[in-house]
Formats: sequence, C-alpha cells, structure tokens
Amino acid sequence: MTDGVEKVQPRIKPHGSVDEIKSGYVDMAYHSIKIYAQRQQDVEAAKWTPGTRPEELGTYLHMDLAPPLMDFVNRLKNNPSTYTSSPSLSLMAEIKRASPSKGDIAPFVNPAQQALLYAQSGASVISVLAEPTWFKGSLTDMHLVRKAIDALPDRPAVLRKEFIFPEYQIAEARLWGADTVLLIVAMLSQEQLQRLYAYSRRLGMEPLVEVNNAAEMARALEVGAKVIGVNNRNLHDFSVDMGTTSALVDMVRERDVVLCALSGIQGPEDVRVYKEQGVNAVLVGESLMRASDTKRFIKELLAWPDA
Ligand SMILES: O=C(O)c1ccccc1NCC(=O)[C@H](O)[C@H](O)COP(=O)(O)O
Repeated sequence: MTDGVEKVQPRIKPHGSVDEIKSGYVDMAYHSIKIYAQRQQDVEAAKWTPGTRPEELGTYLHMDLAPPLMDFVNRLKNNPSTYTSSPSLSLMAEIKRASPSKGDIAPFVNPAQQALLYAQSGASVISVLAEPTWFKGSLTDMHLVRKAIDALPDRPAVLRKEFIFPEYQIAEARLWGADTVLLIVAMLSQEQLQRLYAYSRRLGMEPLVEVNNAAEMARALEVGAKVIGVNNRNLHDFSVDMGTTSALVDMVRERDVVLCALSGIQGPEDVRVYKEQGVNAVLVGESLMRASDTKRFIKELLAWPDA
C-alpha cells in the first residue's frame, strides 16, 4: 500500500491572517483547512499506532479480512425498496451528529439504530460522517452501521463520508465495512485524485467523487468517475446554493454517470426539481437527523407511494 500523506497540500486558501488564526478567530475558508490539517494529524497518528500501521492494514486486506462488498453503482441504479416500478430517485441517508456550520445536530444519535431506520425506510446508501472533531463521527460508527444492516435483504451500501487524502483511509474504510468512499476533488490534485480513485477501484469500491463547479466536474469526468456528487455547499464559506447541482446536470447528460445532489435538501420540492432535471440521487443529512418521524419524512421527501 502506498501512502501520499506527506505530499498533500490543501488547495483551499485561508482567508484569515496567522494572528487571527492563533487568536482563535476562524473564518469559514480557514475552517476547511483546519479540518484538513487535523485529519492529516489524526491519520499520521493512526499510521504510527501498533495494530493500525499501513503494513498491518495491508496484511489484513491480503488475508481477506474485509467484509463482502455491495456494488455501490448498481445499488444506486436499482432500488428494490421504493415499492415503485417508475424510475425513482435514490436516497443516500446520512448519519450526522454535528457539523462545522451548524454545531450539534444530533450528538447522541445511535448510528446503528438510525441506519436501520434509514434502511427500512428505503435508503440506498447510508452515509456515515466519520470525522471526529467537527462532525463527532468515527470509524466505529461506520463499522456498527455496517453490522446493523448487514443481514438485511438488499441492504443499503455504506459510504465513508470523510476528508480522504491518502490510500490509508481507503484501506481503513474497506476493512471496517464501507462499500464506497468520498473523494473531494477540491482537496486533491489531479494526480492524487487519479491515484486514490484507482486505489479505491482496486479494492473493489467505486468512489463517490464530490465536485462543486464545472472545472471540478471536468476533473471528475477525466478520471472516469461513475458516481459524481455535486455539493450545493460551498466549502469556502459553507453557503448553500441549490442551483449548484442544476447548473452541472448538462455536463453528464448522455453519460454513464450517476449524478447525486449533496447538501441543503430539506423538502419534497427540492427533490422534485432535481428529479425533473435528471438527477439520480440525493444525499440528505441534517433534515433527516432532525425529522421527528424519519420514515414518513423520507416517503414524503422522495414522493414514494405507499407500499
Ligand atoms: O455540513 C457542513 O457544515 C460541512 C462543512 C464542511 C465540509 C463538509 C460539510 N458537510 C459534509 C456534507 O457534505 C454534508 O453533511 C452532506 O452533504 C449533507 O448535507 P446536509 O443535508 O445539508 O446536512
């Protein structure tokens, strides 16, 4: 297993001065860099910890200790749990305890129970935010999610939703039960994106490649991504513009790409518009975590008919 941690530099420029940063003032763009830098430190620590060193992860993979994989692309294209034969948009349901922009959302959620609820409500993918500092998630959450839904017929795929920059995190994801991982184009050079995409594919996982504008979409298409998520949330200032996905739909029309809208989705009207435009899936976090009746909320959100 190769590892490119040392070579990776953030592509997002800080807005705050060093003094502002030191004094604790953090503007949003700088916040993205802080997440990234913290994650680099976390990964570095894990790589030096006996039991989770890269060579040990490599051995576990070689011993075939990773659990069986679900075909992520296929699971998004065919959703047997929507009770409808008409083409239907698929749901990626996210487990999100907290976020940098909103603070605590549902800090004490039980990820395994929440995942089961999502699965029983027709989700195609369970997205687990595994970043610990700002999102209060973990690999343990993801592992327990996988265990909770593992025996279900047509179980949803499991996504490690994270800031991923070395192969190491992809190997971890595979060992702990992910079927796919997130690759954020804005945080990677083209060479890194290509390398991580290829490594994920080698482990049998088609990644979800996240973009935010036309230039990033072109880069995702260049590496041959089959599942592309357009983030409506701008990672520089965290503002949400639902038109971000709509503006990029034409770039993938007629291509064999599953197009997903990520972030800011709150109600059926958001989903209806995307469906009309040809978007194939939506990824929903906060509004699902805050829903009082999750199952009903999902059915109404996706306009799925009664079973
Ligand atoms: O949610 C944030 O504040 C955030 C900030 C910086 C980087 C990523 C962030 N969120 C990760 C996500 O991509 C969202 O959790 C996901 O798309 C769901 O969004 P939402 O439905 O708006 O909770």
